[in-house]
Amino acid sequence: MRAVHFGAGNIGRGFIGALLARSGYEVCFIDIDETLVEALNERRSYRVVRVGAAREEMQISNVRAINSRTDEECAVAAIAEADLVTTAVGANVLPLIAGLIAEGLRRRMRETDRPLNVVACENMIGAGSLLREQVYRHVTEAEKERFQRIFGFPNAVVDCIVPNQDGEDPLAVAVEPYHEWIVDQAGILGDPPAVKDMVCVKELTPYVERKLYTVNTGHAVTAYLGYARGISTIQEAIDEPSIREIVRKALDETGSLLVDKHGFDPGAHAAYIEQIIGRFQNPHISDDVTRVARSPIRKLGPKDRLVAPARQLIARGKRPENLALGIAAALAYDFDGDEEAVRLSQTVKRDGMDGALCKYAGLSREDELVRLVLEQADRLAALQKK
Ligand SMILES: NC(=O)c1ccc[n+]([C@@H]2O[C@H](COP(=O)([O-])OP(=O)(O)OC[C@H]3O[C@@H](n4cnc5c(N)ncnc54)[C@H](O)[C@@H]3O)[C@@H](O)[C@H]2O)c1
Ligand SMILES: O=P(O)(O)OC[C@@H](O)[C@@H](O)[C@H](O)[C@H](O)CO
Repeated sequence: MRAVHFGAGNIGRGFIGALLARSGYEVCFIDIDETLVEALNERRSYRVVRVGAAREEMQISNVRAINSRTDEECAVAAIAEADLVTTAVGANVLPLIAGLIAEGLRRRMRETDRPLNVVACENMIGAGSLLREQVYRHVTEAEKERFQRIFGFPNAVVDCIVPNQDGEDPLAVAVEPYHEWIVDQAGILGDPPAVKDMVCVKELTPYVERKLYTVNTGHAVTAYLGYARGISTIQEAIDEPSIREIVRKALDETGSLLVDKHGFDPGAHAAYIEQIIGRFQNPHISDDVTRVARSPIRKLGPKDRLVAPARQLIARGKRPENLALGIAAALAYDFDGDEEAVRLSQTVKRDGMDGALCKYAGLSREDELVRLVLEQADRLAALQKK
């Protein structure tokens, strides 16, 4: 079995590629980072270490890589011959790889009608649907009809914290032991992919929202408040009692939405929240605040981890003050090594927090959420001074 995986980065090598290889696939990574591509082709294997209460080391073998910038033809051929295609490149990058995927699928279609699934594993609701839409921009109407019959783009949710790696080995990855990969059964064409630990479900929305509005909301609030306090890692930030209290309250807010909307058991959900806070505290991992805070414009988007749950809570008559504080902290995120943070802080300086929310979060100045965020600015300033 052959798998093509776009993105040989943290989660690509540390979780998805590792799981595919351990399930018996030959894994071909497609990336644009020449250092990673060269090292993968030279060694054909790399080390993944699960670090938690126990330590588990795995050697991942039967891997290779293609640089799609310099060797597009090879990338197209690899997609055409694959039994499964997956991605973890960042939601913003999906439109940039769609043309190449379309070309590979077109080539494959000339040889066979056997179904193939392309699973986008990005942190966003509906990443599979977005990728399908982007791929379809590169095909004709006649091709589209066949594409629809042969190629599945199921939505999926992936959860495993993989920090930036700072060891000498460019391929070795340290990951947390917790992992989850859930795929929407309805979007799969043909047989479900045979991947160890991958679960297919009939109704994905509760799982995606539970993960995005708990793990990623909590992570984002921790990162933006940590940055506001001059803290550099998630572990240090969550160990700060005032930050932990706000994160817990923000997760109680999203938790009330999730329980109400999807019928999760309140006790089980409270335990899920505690488990996640424990994952942020993992003392064996050092996760940079700037990794988790990255791309603040994406994270402030109307369908993303902060604004989407806050708006839904307001529509249900609630006042999500702690989420609003997290949003205020995101608006204050001005790390100069992050292109989106630079653009965001220029907008905030020019148009105010409310102007930035109108521009990036799809809100209007009269929105209750905008009022709530502006109200939290004093609380943020007090935290920054501590
Ligand atoms: N790291 C995590 O904890 C984690 C967990 C779950 C989901 N995710 C999601 O997975 C995705 C990747 O995250 P990451 O942390 O691994 O990021 P990363 O930056 O470590 O990896 C992304 C990789 O994609 C490559 N890439 C960028 N543009 C490309 C292109 N045009 N073609 C091919 N490759 C390209 C980069 O060179 C890099 O190697 C994101 O959507 C993220 O939200 C991450
Ligand atoms: O990848 P992002 O930028 O959407 O979010 C940053 C982190 O919250 C994220 O990568 C988590 O580590 C991951 O989603 C855990 O499963």
